[in-house]
Amino acid sequence: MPPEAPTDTPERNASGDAAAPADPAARLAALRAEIDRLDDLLHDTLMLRAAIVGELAASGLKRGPPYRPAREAQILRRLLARHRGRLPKPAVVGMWREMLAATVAMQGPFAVAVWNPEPGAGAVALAREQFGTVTPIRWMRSTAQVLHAVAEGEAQAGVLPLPADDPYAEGAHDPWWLALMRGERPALSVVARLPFVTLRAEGASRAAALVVAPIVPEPSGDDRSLVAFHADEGASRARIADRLSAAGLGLRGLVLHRPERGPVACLAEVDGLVEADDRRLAALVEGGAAIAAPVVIGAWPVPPPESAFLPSPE
Ligand SMILES: O=C(O)C(=O)C[C@]1(C(=O)O)C=C[C@@H](O)C=C1
Repeated sequence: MPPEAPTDTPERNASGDAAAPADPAARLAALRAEIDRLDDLLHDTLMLRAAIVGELAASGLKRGPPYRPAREAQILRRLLARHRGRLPKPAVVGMWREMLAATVAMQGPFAVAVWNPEPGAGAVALAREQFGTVTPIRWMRSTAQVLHAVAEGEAQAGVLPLPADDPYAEGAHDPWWLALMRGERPALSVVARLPFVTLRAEGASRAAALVVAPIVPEPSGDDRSLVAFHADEGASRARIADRLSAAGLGLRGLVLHRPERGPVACLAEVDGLVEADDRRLAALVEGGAAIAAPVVIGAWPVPPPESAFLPSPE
């Protein structure tokens, strides 16, 4: 139930009509008194919410790590859809992000390892935006160090660059996703995509990143998955894309890593939450030669489009 709505007293009538005190100083004081009252209400609600999270954590009903990106996305999408009025939606999400990071930290150690090869790389700013003021952020020079830190429990989540087609181009990064594909980090999955707030403020980081954590991705209602597999050396991008479509996988993006010789490592971003035993993975292999050993290396809740952060009509 929402907190009790403010009652209409003459003191809180902000529109300046006959019910408001005529004296401007008295009116200003009355409005500030009302803001103080609402701050208390908000603060009481926050403390109550934190106590309920504590109860949830102590209940033993939740299995696995505290951090649940799918649940967080559901909470934020719901609030975005119901939001009205002049308070900007990105600010509402920013406040909740701060709170959600804190309620994760309430439930156990929570530090984030972030790929940061050089000062000023966008991933650190994205991590701070996502994981709030209190979360320790550990800068790592290589993607391998990030994966190592999360796999060893030195950090509970890792922030890595978006996979790209030409990882050896100048300024690009290494294909870290190969380690997940080869099963070298069996406990880790990709679980989120940053930023969640896709409407970027002036000066905000334009980078995008993926989050890995020791969590089995959960459905949020609107998800994308990463399916990694091998394709024959000679297979073209178009052929691989056709095979994915024929298997019933809605292709959103395809990254290819061509070693000097041997099969091409492929990473497909596809619609929905694909589970390890999904029939479509078998169909992908059965469709003929060329494709082998598909594995799901993670999934994330789709961040709302920019339009979801624009003001709602009154
Ligand atoms: O729902 C949970 O599992 C919680 O721990 C609660 C909560 C929250 O504050 O709403 C906290 C952390 C999770 O990442 C998701 C949600």
